[in-house]
Amino acid sequence: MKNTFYEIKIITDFSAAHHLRDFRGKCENLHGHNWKIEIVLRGTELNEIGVLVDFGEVKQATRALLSEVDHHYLNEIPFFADRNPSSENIARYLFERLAEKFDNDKLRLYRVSAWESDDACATFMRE
Ligand SMILES: Nc1nc2c(c(=O)[nH]1)N=C([C@H](O)[C@H](O)COP(=O)(O)OP(=O)(O)OP(=O)(O)O)CN2
Ligand SMILES: [Zn+2]
Repeated sequence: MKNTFYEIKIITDFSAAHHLRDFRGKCENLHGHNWKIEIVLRGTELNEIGVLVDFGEVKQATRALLSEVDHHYLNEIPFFADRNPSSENIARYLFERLAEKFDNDKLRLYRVSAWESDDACATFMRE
C-alpha cells in the first residue's frame, strides 16, 4: 500500500510554575499547572520484533527531558528567557529537544502537545 505509515504516542506529565509576560490577565501572575504531554512519532518500517520504536525508549527519553522542567520555575529556563513559557512554546521546546534523538528516515518525531488543563492544549508539529 502506498502512503501508509505507523504512528505511536506516549502520554506523560510534569508540574511547573510560570507566568506569562505582557499577558493582560491573571496569567501574568506567578501560578502553576500540571501539564499533560503527548509525544507522537511516525515511521514507515517496523524493526525485527515488529515495533516502530520501543514505547519504553520514548518514555525514558521524555522523562529525562521533563526532569529538567518538572517542579521548576519555567521563566528561569534559558529557552524561555526571551519567549513566554506558554503551552505553545513548551511544546516547541520539547519538540526541538526530542527531535535531536528521534529524527531519521525511518522514524521521526511528528508532534508534541502540551495540555495545560483538561480543555486547553497547544501543539508544535512538522508538516
Ligand atoms: N494560547 C494560549 N493561551 C493561554 C496560555 C497558553 O499557554 N497558550 N496560557 C495561559 C495561562 O497559562 C493561564 O494560566 C491559563 O489560563 P486560563 O485558560 O484562563 O485557565 P483557567 O484554568 O483559569 O481556565 P478558565 O476556563 O478561565 O477557568 C492563558 N492563555
Ligand atoms: Zn498558566
